[in-house]
Amino acid sequence: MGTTSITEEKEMETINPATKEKLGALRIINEKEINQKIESAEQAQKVWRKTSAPNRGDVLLELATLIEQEKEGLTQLLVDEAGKCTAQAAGEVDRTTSILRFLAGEGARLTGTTIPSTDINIMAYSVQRPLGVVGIITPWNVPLAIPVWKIAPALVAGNAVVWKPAPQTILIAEKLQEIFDASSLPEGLVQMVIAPGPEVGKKFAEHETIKAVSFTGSTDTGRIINQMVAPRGIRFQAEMGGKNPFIIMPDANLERAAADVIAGGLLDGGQRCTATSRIFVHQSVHQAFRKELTKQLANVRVGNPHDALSIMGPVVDEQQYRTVRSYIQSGIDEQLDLAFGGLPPAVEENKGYFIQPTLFDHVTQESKLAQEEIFGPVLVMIPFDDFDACLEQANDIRYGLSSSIYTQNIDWALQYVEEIESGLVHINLPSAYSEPQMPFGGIKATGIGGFRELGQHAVSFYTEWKTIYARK
Ligand SMILES: NC(=O)C1=CN([C@@H]2O[C@H](COP(=O)(O)OP(=O)(O)OC[C@H]3O[C@@H](n4cnc5c(N)ncnc54)[C@H](OP(=O)(O)O)[C@@H]3O)[C@@H](O)[C@H]2O)C=CC1
Ligand SMILES: O=C(O)CCC(=O)C(=O)O
Repeated sequence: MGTTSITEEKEMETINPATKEKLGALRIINEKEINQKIESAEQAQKVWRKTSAPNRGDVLLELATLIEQEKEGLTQLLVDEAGKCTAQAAGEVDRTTSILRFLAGEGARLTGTTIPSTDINIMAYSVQRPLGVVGIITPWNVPLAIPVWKIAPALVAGNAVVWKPAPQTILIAEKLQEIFDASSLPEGLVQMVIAPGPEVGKKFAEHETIKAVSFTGSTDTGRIINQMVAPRGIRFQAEMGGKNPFIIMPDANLERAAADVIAGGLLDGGQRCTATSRIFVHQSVHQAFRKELTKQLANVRVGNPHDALSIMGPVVDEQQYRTVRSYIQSGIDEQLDLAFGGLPPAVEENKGYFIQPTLFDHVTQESKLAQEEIFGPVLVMIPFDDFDACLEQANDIRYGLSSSIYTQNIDWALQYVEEIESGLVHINLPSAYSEPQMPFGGIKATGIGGFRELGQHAVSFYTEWKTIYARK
């Protein structure tokens, strides 16, 4: 990604991270144009809010069908622009349509309450109403499903959306915007903004028409936006970093646990906030598990994401490539026990941003690799003796998004459910596992705002309550 000037105008470029070739470019819009988009969205919302909520849900169903019809093209773009392997890219398209189909039903379920008044002549009830125009800021790692899981609940609740996608995946965003434009949504209801994040953040913070902002990305950026929007007191929701623990108890099925460390930790090259990154393994099975995991890691083929045999493609761009390599270098400098992978020479000029999976063993809690979100295919393993101490260590982290335990013992499983500090909790499942009908989100430095995404709860962020008292 980069900006270049063409005559007077500036462009945002996007590349294929597997080849470093330029894929395309979109014009960066100026402040006046951002204002126009916000104002057009406001006009479109006046029409949309008068469409009944179940009918708004029908349009989400239409969007699901349109996305399904474009599945091949969208899959191709997710491979080319985000570096996802074909199966994972196709999975993201399917997941996106499932999210739309689930959230479509929320139109018919946009319930209020009717509560008996103390006065027999008074009827008291409450309804959920849209906020107006909302700002949405999304990352590059799940560039189709995340925008949709924010935009769909906003729309079904009756709002308009001004959406700022990540610069690394603007062609996917453009394709999604084309699908919104081709649907029966009122013209201008969803407005994509191609402009630098800080400028859009400032605009969302200052423009009176923007009534709420939803963000997914890094914790640092989420906190900056939170500060920016605070003076106007508007609603803000952020889903941010993770450093997710994966606990292996003495009775765990080690083969399955190793496969799920790979499924959860290396999916999309570990570029997921839900990625497994800290493996706590009981001393009694440590050696056996290390053997099993390194055996399975050797079968993880990293390469051309179009190749059906590849399990991991490149990381998304040069910045991410440098960041992940610098973490691996830091593990080597700390003289950690390198159990798999490592740091091969940097790729040649014309090759893509590929990084082999890397596993460091016997990592201590103080290590930078055990504390910071790497957002790449780097796993750390921490052997433990005592389960209580392990849970304490697992919680001794600023983040709280996801976690997993592998055990058949109900007491251990329930103790973990009770004590683990994370918004998503898995027993014998990968940390990245989630379903659209269940709430999604984290605690501690992972989440701001207390609202959850996905599930029925997703709509709450985009509505406000109106309480009505009517005398007969
Ligand atoms: N937990 C998660 O889901 C994600 C975590 N990350 C983490 O963040 C690191 C850096 O990645 P990066 O892409 O820079 O992540 P950011 O969090 O900085 O960016 C995410 C989105 O926010 C936008 N943005 C950035 N600054 C502002 C701002 N001040 N106001 C409004 N919007 C803003 C970005 O646009 P623009 O780039 O144009 O500024 C992008 O669309 C990664 O290495 C990873 O650790 C990244 C993506 C997702
Ligand atoms: O795709 C998901 O389920 C989680 C989203 C995610 O990984 C992220 O926001 O980084």
